[in-house]
Amino acid sequence: MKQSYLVLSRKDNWVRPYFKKYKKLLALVLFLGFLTFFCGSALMFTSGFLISKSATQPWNVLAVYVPIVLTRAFGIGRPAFRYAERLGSHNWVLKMTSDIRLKLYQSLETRATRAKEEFQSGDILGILAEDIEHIQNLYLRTIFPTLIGLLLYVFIVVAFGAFSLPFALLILLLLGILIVFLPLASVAVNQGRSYRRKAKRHVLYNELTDSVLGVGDWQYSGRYEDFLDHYSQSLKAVRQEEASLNRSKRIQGTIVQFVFGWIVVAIYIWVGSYFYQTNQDNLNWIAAFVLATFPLMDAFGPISQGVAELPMYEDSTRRLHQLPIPSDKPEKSVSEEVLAKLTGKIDVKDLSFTYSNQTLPIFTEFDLTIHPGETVAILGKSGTGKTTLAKLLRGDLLPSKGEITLDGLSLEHLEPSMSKVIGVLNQAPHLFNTSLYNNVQLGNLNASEEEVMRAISQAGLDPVIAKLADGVQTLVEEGGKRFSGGEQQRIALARILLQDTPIVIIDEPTIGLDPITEKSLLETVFKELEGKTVIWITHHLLSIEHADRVVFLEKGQVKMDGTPEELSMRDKHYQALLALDYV
Ligand SMILES: Nc1ncnc2c1ncn2[C@@H]1O[C@H](COP(=O)(O)OP(=O)(O)OP(=O)(O)O)[C@@H](O)[C@H]1O
Repeated sequence: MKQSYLVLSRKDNWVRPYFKKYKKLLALVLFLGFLTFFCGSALMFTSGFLISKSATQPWNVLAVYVPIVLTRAFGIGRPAFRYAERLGSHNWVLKMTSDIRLKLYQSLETRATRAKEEFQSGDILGILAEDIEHIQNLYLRTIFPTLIGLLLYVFIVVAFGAFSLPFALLILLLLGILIVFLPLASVAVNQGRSYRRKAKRHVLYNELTDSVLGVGDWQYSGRYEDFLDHYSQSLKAVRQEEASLNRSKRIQGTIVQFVFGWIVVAIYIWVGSYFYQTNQDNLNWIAAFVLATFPLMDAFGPISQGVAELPMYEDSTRRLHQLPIPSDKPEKSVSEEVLAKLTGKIDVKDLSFTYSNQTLPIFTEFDLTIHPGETVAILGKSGTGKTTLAKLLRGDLLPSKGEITLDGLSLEHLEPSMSKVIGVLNQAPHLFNTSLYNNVQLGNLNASEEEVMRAISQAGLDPVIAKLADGVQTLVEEGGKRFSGGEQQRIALARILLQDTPIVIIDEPTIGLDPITEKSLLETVFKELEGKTVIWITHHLLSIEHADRVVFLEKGQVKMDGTPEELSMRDKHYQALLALDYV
């Protein structure tokens, strides 16, 4: 189905609003652009007139003196207006793109975790690296030249209309080919190519970011050459589309010059006959009119190429539109007092959720209530949706149906302050390449040094720090590689303790740790998180005695729910699992 254009349409709320916002500057830029070409043509007109007049023995010195002055004035005016127009248009565009970048940042920042779910890194790189630049070019290469061209078009047709209506109609037609017909034809011809080039470029970005993130694995598997080959293939495909677009541009350029040639010939013939009929010295005017036509080539020539790029801008605008628009109004949020009083009660009611790229639901009409201060272990086969549930609880994913409330408050209200409500200790916490101290302090930037040190100590890091020459100021290095897996988890735990949220989600932080380190880490975790609501996503029942309640998920529903003691007494499946873990 053919979609209607979004770029410049009323529905566009990423780019279009800037027309209104900077409308005065826009009007100035268009006026300066018009004056630039006007001066260019007028310069050639007066020069042509001057040359012709000088060659025919002027009757009065004023007949050449006035054109000399005008030639000078237009000669100075053209570059001066050009310069001012360039300054104005770039100023306009830079203002707009800086606004769009800010808007993009706000859009991603407020929903960073959700954006990570919805977009690949390459998509975001594509938007930052290409789409915004394209939109910048939309103005510089398409909108400004087209509007200036249209202004000149109207001016020229009206000016010729003052002399001769039929000739004005002919010019209307010939220039119409350049301004209307050719641009539309080139959009029709190049639309497919532009989309294809754009799509291939995005594939390239996604493959590149994906491969760079997994470059180690390419190396380990000995398939580095394959990676390079694959990348070169994608690059070649993009280049082929670019070559075909360039070919089409060259053809367009030739057609523009051909039509322009006809305009010059038409003007030559008309001026000759018109001024001959009106008994004027036609020699003076032929040179003036014909020469004045040439600078207009610079005004009308680029229009069709600029308009031909519309499909590319359309694609960029559409991609921006996939992002949520940050609202100007403050988000509905809850006050600090309400946040301070949260007890950590969680209510999941009638929850249904399906990933947008999947058909089978992960949850259907799922209900779960977790009481304040409860430690609930969530178990289930791999792929049942334990991590998905955690993401839904944090608002990183939105339910297809149903509602999740924390202390009776909807996630929509809590989302702006989610970092004060739910802390997450997951399988791979990110440690930034700064000191251990700074990494912990990230949990609460307002915390005092004493509070940070206490959290470090509570997380059981004292023996680790005692062995470090620089103590808490030791750099964790990129991704925390200076420390072991268990130590990295303790640093992340210290961060969460400092964050001091009423709810903490623990998503298998002990994966990859040996059983002794795992047991010791879990003991620290549960001891220090006592009193908070803890949702512990786990695969096995080791250390299950820390949980007040065990919930088994299966096919989007709760299959088993009870205290570890109850389940160990009555549930055969649980007993079997317990036996497996404690053999
Ligand atoms: N971003 C996503 N897009 C589409 N499907 C997804 C996405 N993330 C997860 N899934 C699918 O949803 C299902 C549940 O995934 P989830 O990670 O929640 O399971 P899990 O119970 O935590 O598994 P595990 O114990 O192996 O970590 C899986 O089948 C997974 O393939």
